[in-house]
Amino acid sequence: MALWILNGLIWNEEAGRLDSRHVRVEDGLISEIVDGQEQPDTAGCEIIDAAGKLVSAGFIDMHVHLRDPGFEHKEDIITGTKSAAKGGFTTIACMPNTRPVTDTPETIEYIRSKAASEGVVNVLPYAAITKNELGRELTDFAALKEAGAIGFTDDGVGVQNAQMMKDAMALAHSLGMPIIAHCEDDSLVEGAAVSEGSFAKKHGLKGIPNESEAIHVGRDVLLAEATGVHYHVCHVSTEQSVRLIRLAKQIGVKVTAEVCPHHLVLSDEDIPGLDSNWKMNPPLRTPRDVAAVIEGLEDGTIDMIVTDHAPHSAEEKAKGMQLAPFGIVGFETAFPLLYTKFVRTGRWSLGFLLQRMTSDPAKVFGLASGRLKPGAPADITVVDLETERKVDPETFLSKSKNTPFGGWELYGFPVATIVAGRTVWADA
Ligand SMILES: NC(=O)N[C@@H](CC(=O)O)C(=O)O
Ligand SMILES: [Zn+2]
Ligand SMILES: [Zn+2]
Repeated sequence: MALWILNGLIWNEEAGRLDSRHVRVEDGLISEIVDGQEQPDTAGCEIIDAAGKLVSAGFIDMHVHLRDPGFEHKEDIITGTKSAAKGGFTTIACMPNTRPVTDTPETIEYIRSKAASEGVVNVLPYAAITKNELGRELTDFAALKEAGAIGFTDDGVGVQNAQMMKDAMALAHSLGMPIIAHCEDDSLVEGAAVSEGSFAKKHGLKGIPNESEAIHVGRDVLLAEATGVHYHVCHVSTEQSVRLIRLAKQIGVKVTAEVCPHHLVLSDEDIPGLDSNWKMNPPLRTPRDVAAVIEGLEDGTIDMIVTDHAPHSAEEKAKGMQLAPFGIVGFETAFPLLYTKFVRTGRWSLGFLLQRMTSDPAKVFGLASGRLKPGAPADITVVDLETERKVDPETFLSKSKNTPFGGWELYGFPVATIVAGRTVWADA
């Protein structure tokens, strides 16, 4: 049955404004977009009334943790994809730091088949660069690609050995695959939970220095230049990393990068106390770093926004700032946070934010989705831009509630999410 999404507002990039449009969906694809003045024949069609709501290509999140297999007490493919859908995401790419680590074709196949049968959004799995993410031995890239891996990463840890990373890049390049890097030099981090900055000083904590991230970015852009691989930098958080990526792009290195909402809206100075909901990797940096990553995103040095959705259980997070695991959940607050803090304040156009969450990641990773146009997959998000709501972690569809944004009043919550023409989530 065809579906009409009626009277929605669609971002018009040329004119820089929202236009009223009806969107028709058939056989999983967008079939037609017509002017809001027209009265389309909707006989026999399913209808979604999107009057006054934004209708966008579904959001794409190229960095998430679904915890399945192995850590299903934190999240699984069912709850993770539901949480993504509630956040307006229609395609997500999941990290391999599962148990077992996603380092064999069997685990890639497990994720793909469970996502296809029980997940509600598109799930693209990454495979590990090294076996068990231990940094000692490369995985079987060709077999993992064959099984459906979309890239290689040891996210959760940095690849410490430069020769190992160079070999990984050369091999990935020969297969036409990207390397996605969690940039962190262990020798500079050793036991620290928060960044080197005023919060660490105030509480007498050991700090994580900015160089721990940037040193890998610098090393890796040189290795990417030498090998020719598409090199993608995870969760950029420092001024120094932005500077290195900008320079690398200027000289033609094939480098792309991502940034998380929390690194755009929070600095270490916002951490209210020893609360592990504010602990993530990379850590919240200084206001100067926040300004630099915002600028990097604005000038195209950083290509896309990702959540790094990193669920952990309440018990694990209760261990305190020093011992709790790094990570915060992200799906259900990402768009409202950025819409409220950057678009409603007038700093960004709505189109800019949408691009960085839809068409830009699609372009970088060669996805068919990410655009609202006839012929494209009917992966669509409908968003209420006008109602202010309070973030209540207890209402999250994620199994985990570890967020620093509880109680924040935000605009821009999704109200319906459509994947391949099927409504997979709608606000009750
Ligand atoms: N970002 C985090 O703080 N944690 C991630 C790991 C990672 O993304 O590096 C996790 O798996 O929990
Ligand atoms: Zn990481
Ligand atoms: Zn991650």
